[in-house]
Amino acid sequence: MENKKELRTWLDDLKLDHPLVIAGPCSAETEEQVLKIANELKDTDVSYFRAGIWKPRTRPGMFEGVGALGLKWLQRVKAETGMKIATEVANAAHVKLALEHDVDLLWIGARSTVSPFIVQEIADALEGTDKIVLIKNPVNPDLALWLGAVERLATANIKNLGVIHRGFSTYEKTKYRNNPEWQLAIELQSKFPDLPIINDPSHITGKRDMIFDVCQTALDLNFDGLMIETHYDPDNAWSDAAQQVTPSVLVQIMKDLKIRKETDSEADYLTALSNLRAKIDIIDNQVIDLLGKRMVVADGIGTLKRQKNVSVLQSKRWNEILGAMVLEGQEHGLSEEFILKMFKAIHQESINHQEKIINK
Ligand SMILES: C=C(O[C@@H]1C=C(C(=O)O)C=C[C@H]1O)C(=O)O
Repeated sequence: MENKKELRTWLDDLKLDHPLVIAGPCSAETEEQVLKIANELKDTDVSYFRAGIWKPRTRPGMFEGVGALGLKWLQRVKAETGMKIATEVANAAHVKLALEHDVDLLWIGARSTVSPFIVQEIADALEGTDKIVLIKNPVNPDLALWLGAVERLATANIKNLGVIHRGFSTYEKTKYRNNPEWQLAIELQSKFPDLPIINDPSHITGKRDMIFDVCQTALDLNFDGLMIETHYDPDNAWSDAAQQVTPSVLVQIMKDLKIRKETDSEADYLTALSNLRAKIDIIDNQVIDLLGKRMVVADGIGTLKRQKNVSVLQSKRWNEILGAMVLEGQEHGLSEEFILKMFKAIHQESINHQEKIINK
């Protein structure tokens, strides 16, 4: 698949003067609940009303969705509020029912994107559709798998495509429910700048009070829209209670978000920017130069170790370096997370160099 301008036609055609907003409850619970939330959202920035009908849950025995019945409720939402409607599909049977009920936007969930079999089944069932189809990132941070799913849908002649960034599962507990790994979304945007990308702060954070900041970061990274789970009584929601916000909080979030443009053509701005970027270029070259010098010294240590038959990894020394560099980083306003990531990468490169020398 190649990037092309037409990828964003469906989004441009909406002619929005704000990011695309998809909102509604995590799960459709009752007809009253769905319609009450929809009525509270209808005069806001929300273009698409979402509700989960079939819910893939981590463990059995939890609420697994109301099923096809909920699609009728979504149709009532469309008729009564004028909002378009959206839901998740996870197999060909879901697709058939969603299309029969004229769902306008379908998304493929993170747990489906991991399986090329399921994605292909959904792509076949949707073949040639003019509905909008969005693909959530797979649960694991694998850009090729994510793009592979997009490609399967594109090959099935589905034109109105986009992706949803909902973060990635991690073994280690972090402050997020699903780690955003922003770099992956950035890489996707640099490969497919015209493929609409929507952020899902609800699933990234898992906590409503962190949603605003994630939305702002997403917009600062040129995301095209937001999908935010919304419920009139979040604490009593039947699923994902901690991450849903009320319609009025959603309105406030949209009001408070700063929407920035991609660039500015004013001459003074462009001059100041290019002066600063010239400085960055010089510093980046110095960084590479220093890293290269460091590796030459590590090579020397590798030669010594080879002579004395000493192993490459020296944990004690390495822990001392990490500890000292975290402190040094603090002095320079650099986060512990960054220092650890950077020095672990340097250490690995140093090990690779020494491995070559020691095993020559
Ligand atoms: C360079 C060495 O080898 C390895 C690489 C290190 C580094 O790049 O700083 C530190 C400890 C070792 O695990 C060393 O033993 O000092």
